[in-house]
Order: sequence, then C-alpha cells, then structure tokens
Amino acid sequence: MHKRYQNARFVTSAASVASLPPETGAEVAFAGRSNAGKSSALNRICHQKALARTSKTPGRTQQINFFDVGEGRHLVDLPGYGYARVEKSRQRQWGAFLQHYLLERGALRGLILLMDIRHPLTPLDEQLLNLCREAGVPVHVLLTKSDKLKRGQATTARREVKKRLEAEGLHAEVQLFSALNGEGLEAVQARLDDWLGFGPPAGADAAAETSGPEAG
Ligand SMILES: Nc1nc2c(ncn2[C@@H]2O[C@H](COP(=O)(O)OP(=O)(O)OP(=O)(O)O)[C@@H](O)[C@H]2O)c(=O)[nH]1
Repeated sequence: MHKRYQNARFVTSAASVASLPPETGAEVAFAGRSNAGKSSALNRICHQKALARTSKTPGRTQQINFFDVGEGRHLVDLPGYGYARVEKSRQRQWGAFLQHYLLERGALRGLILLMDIRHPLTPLDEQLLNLCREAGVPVHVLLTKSDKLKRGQATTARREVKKRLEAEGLHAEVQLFSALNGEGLEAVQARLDDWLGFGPPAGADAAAETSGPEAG
C-alpha cells in the first residue's frame, strides 16, 4: 500500500492572494464543482478520515487549504465552485483569485480536476480547463463516485469525457475514481508522486509503478 500521503497534515489556509503562503516546493491543486467529492477524495488519498472536511452542505469550503506531504511538497484544496447560493460578487472574487493562483503560482505542477461521473464537464469545469490551458498547467481528471455507475456505463463515461476533451484540444488524462471503494486510488497517487517529484514509494513493486494514471 502507498503510505506517503498518510502523513499529510494541514498547514495553512489562504482566502486572498495576499495570504498565500510562500512557495516552498512543488504543489498539486485539487479543484471541482461543489459536491464533486473533493474532500472525500483527499481524505481517501491520504488515508485520513477528516483531513479535508467532508460536508453534506455543498459550497462550504471557501478558502484554499494547504496540506504538507513532506519534503516541502503540498497538496492544495481549492474551494468547490458552482454552488448556486453563493452571491455573484463572491463568485467573481473567487474567480479572480483562482486565475491569479493558476497563472502566477510557480510551485504549481498540476491540477487534479474532480467531476462527478454522472455530471461531467459543466460550463464551469470547461472554464477551469481553459484557464489551465492558458496557464500551461497540466490537468488530470478524476471521474468521481464511479461506484454509482455500472462498469460498462463508467467505462463509456470515461471514454466520452476523454473524447470531448480531445475535441477541444485538451490533453488531460482521465481516470475513474471512487472514494467509497478505492477505485483509481493508486493511479492518482502515482500521478501525484510524479508531479511532486517523489520517487516510487518504499516497497513499491514494478506492477504498482506501471499502473498508469489512465488505469481504472
Ligand atoms: N457513492 C459515493 N459517494 C461519494 C463519493 N465521494 C463523495 N461522495 C458523497 O458525495 C457528497 C459530497 O462529497 P464531498 O467529498 O463532501 O464533496 P466536496 O466536493 O468536497 O464538496 P464541497 O465541500 O461542496 O466542495 C457526500 O455526500 C459524499 O459522501 C464516492 O466515491 N462514492
């Protein structure tokens, strides 16, 4: 089992450009619509119950949260977007902050975009993908809650998302993920290792290393 992320710990939050922490090393950001399953995914990836608070009320995560995963590397939890009840002015403010973060953050190695497998590629997801392309930030897509669909449906959903992205000239990798049953966990951890510049985990065998991010 991959244990590196078990020691992740919360370091700080930022609610504005001015309060962003100094760039100490590589970081990978997690983004997605409210309720896409981001907190659940982070908790699962880090084998912790409440690292990122899982909430049944969508839209409650309002700050960028930084988690230290060792050796100066960080996972960064971006606030969920698209929650209808957040006022327009706050949505705009958040958009500007996100744009600044994606364009200016030198330490940012890539973005994990989480989308509920049953509702992928909403207009806000598309906007974020375009922003990442503009900023030159690589994207890795998790189609979350894959346990909600039958095997064949999940595979088809993945293929269709991949096809739509390619049609738009976006070359993101797309994988299935379930925080519930752990599907795709090793693939996303391998992607994080790669982006963060970690070597293979101690005790990893060749099979684990070759299970590419598109597995699942
Ligand atoms: N079946 C299933 N449900 C999931 C999975 N991941 C998350 N959920 C459920 O989906 C809901 C939202 O999950 P969260 O992890 O809180 O979502 P979030 O994206 O962090 O939401 P915000 O805090 O609004 O940004 C919760 O009711 C979770 O229990 C999954 O893999 N499978």
